[in-house]
Amino acid sequence: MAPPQGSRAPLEFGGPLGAAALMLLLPVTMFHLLLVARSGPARLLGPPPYLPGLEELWSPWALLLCLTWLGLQAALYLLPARKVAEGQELKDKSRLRYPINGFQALVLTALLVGLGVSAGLPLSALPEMLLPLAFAATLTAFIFSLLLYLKALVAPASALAPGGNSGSLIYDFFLGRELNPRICSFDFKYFCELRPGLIGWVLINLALLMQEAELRGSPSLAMWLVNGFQLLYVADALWYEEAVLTTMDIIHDGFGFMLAFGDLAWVPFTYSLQAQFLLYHPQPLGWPLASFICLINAVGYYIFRGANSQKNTFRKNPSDPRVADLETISTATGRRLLVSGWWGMVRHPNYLGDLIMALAWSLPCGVFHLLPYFYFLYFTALLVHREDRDERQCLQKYGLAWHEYCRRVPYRIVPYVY
Ligand SMILES: NC(=O)C1=CN([C@@H]2O[C@H](COP(=O)(O)OP(=O)(O)OC[C@H]3O[C@@H](n4cnc5c(N)ncnc54)[C@H](OP(=O)(O)O)[C@@H]3O)[C@@H](O)[C@H]2O)C=CC1
Ligand SMILES: CC(C)CCC[C@@H](C)[C@H]1CC=C2C3=C(CC[C@@]21C)[C@@]1(C)CC[C@H](O)C(C)(C)[C@@H]1CC3
Repeated sequence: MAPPQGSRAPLEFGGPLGAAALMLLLPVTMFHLLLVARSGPARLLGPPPYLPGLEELWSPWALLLCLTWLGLQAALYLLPARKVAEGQELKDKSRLRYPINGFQALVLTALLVGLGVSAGLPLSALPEMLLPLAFAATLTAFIFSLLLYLKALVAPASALAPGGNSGSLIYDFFLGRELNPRICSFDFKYFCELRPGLIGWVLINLALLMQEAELRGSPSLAMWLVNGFQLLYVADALWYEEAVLTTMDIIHDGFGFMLAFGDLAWVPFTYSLQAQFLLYHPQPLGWPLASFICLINAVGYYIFRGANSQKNTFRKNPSDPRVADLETISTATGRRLLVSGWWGMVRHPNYLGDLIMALAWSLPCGVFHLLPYFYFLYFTALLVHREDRDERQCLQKYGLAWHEYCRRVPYRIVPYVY
């Protein structure tokens, strides 16, 4: 199929071959992690303890549960919102509108789960179902991406993403062709990015904590820390939901297999790896070390939130008193770039904070296994690659002004290191 005119962007992720490899590698890695986390040696780099047969992966109940979960989150998305935000300006100069009710969805889900558990819902049985649930989520993501691909075939050219329209079926299926696929006002990408996967992640964590309590009398301190840190991260994302409208995923990337699988399967089933590991491999943790790990998480969160809020406040209103005194440089587009405050320290201070938190989430699992550090390692690779993609996009957008910013702020993520 010929790409629409004027939409040829340089291929990313290693082109069609890289996309095909990732489409295989990502689900395989996810199942490997799920299997290894419950095995005795829990070796990240070793072989899985066994290869599950289809009868262990496929369960109609798991698929039903997965679809019910999506249905519940979609219903909560459609509830009246406290605010409706406008997204960035699109190619055709219009702006889409987005409901801001993610935090409300989290609270309502917590209430429903609380009611369910007190009425006898066996939440602690969920960890036993992780394999079939992950399989069902992968299947759902695959079919969903296929439907999104077909929907994009009839979308107008102005609705297509800059990147996912190369003409290669595999590559475009992976990256996503349409920028903001919607049915009426229901925005699929925005919905998936923040709701089912993120809230599903904290629910899986909670189920693991409850199962640990059943097995050992009470949850361990390490399990409390992992649950607490990750709940804070998810609650923060939903509280500051509007900020997601300025992320690369919403502004630049199409909605294809990468994000559909990432949001619906990868996030809930691999980001809960530390809690999975702790259920099967309890780790002793004393209060002094726990306090130190809390401090690391707090420092990471402070940088992450400070940097993200500073940029969002500045982008929304540069004369806001909280950012009006910061030094900036002008660009030919009329938008300015911050060169002091968090964004004068490194070019991606928010990534630095996120990485520090990622480390704090692994430390409660001790230092004798590499497996719980998978998230930290994967996330470092993801952010380094993401930073590189963002730099290329900014260079294209801002040209000389971006070079000037790089001269003024030479480090990318870690001051004096990278
Ligand atoms: N947990 C997870 O799995 C993941 C988490 N994240 C997190 O998501 C958050 C968002 O990340 P992401 O979308 O990648 O990128 P950013 O939020 O860092 O956004 C990058 C954009 O910010 C603007 N910008 C860059 N420098 C400046 C500056 N000096 N002054 C003003 N604006 C600037 C540019 O856009 P413009 O100028 O057009 O506004 C640039 O394209 C991060 O905190 C990241 O850590 C990301 C990926 C995965
Ligand atoms: C594994 C694949 C190669 C890529 C999949 C990537 C996705 C899992 C991530 C891409 C960007 C994300 C963001 C968040 C979660 C992970 C994905 C979807 C985010 C919602 C997490 C919470 C943060 O506060 C945030 C800033 C809102 C994040 C936005 C980006």
